[in-house]
Amino acid sequence: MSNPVLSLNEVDIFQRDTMILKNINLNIEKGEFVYLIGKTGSGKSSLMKTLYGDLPLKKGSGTIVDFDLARLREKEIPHLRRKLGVVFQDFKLLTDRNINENLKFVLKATGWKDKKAMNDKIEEVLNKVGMKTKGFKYPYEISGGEQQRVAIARALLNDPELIIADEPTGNLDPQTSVEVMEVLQTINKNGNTILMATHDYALILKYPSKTLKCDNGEIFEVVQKAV
Ligand SMILES: Nc1ncnc2c1ncn2[C@@H]1O[C@H](COP(=O)(O)OP(=O)(O)OP(=O)(O)O)[C@@H](O)[C@H]1O
Repeated sequence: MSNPVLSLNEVDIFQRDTMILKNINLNIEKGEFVYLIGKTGSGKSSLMKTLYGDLPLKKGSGTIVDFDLARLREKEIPHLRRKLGVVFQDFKLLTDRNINENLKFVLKATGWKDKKAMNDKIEEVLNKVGMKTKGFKYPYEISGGEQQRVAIARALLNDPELIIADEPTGNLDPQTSVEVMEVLQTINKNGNTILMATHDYALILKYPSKTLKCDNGEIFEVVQKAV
């Protein structure tokens, strides 16, 4: 347990010159499933953006999948993102092409060339999220829950060492949220490490796991009480 996937030491998170979170110390080990909770505006997205290189780490030190966040250079960001899988609330699928082509687009953009290897990988990730038979469909032909499952499949394409999911069930009804959560649980049980921001306490109760809370400019671990 000595080589965490993510480690932050005395980190402050900024939006421009405004400090959003202060003195964060946290470690995420390989295989963990960690929730990040907190009110709207408490800094969850700002923290996640810092982790995938969208905001600079200005104060403190941190490593993520072996990248040094404080020394991260612009040209390294694509390499960092290749080792992370990022999932957003609004899916962010390309609407002008079908599911297979959405996934192929990412593979090509990340350096894949061999056609058969790409097709095999696309089949593998769609299979993991229960969408193997839907690759020919366009995003507008499938439901929100299915779109999010495809977005999770897309995040898995480059075998990420950490999946960062920013409110992945935020646009989904409760039943569909559970279905998407089942997919995340399964891939976590198969070895993927996941950090997930959520507002959905029902999900946390149903799938209890380590929970970090952003509150009043700080992050601390909350211990779940039995209800
Ligand atoms: N691009 C930006 N420029 C300046 N300030 C910003 C920017 N984005 C967010 N903030 C501010 O940073 C603070 C934290 O916002 P953030 O989006 O990280 O919170 P959050 O916990 O993810 O909220 P939500 O649950 O609504 O997504 C808020 O006060 C917000 O107004």
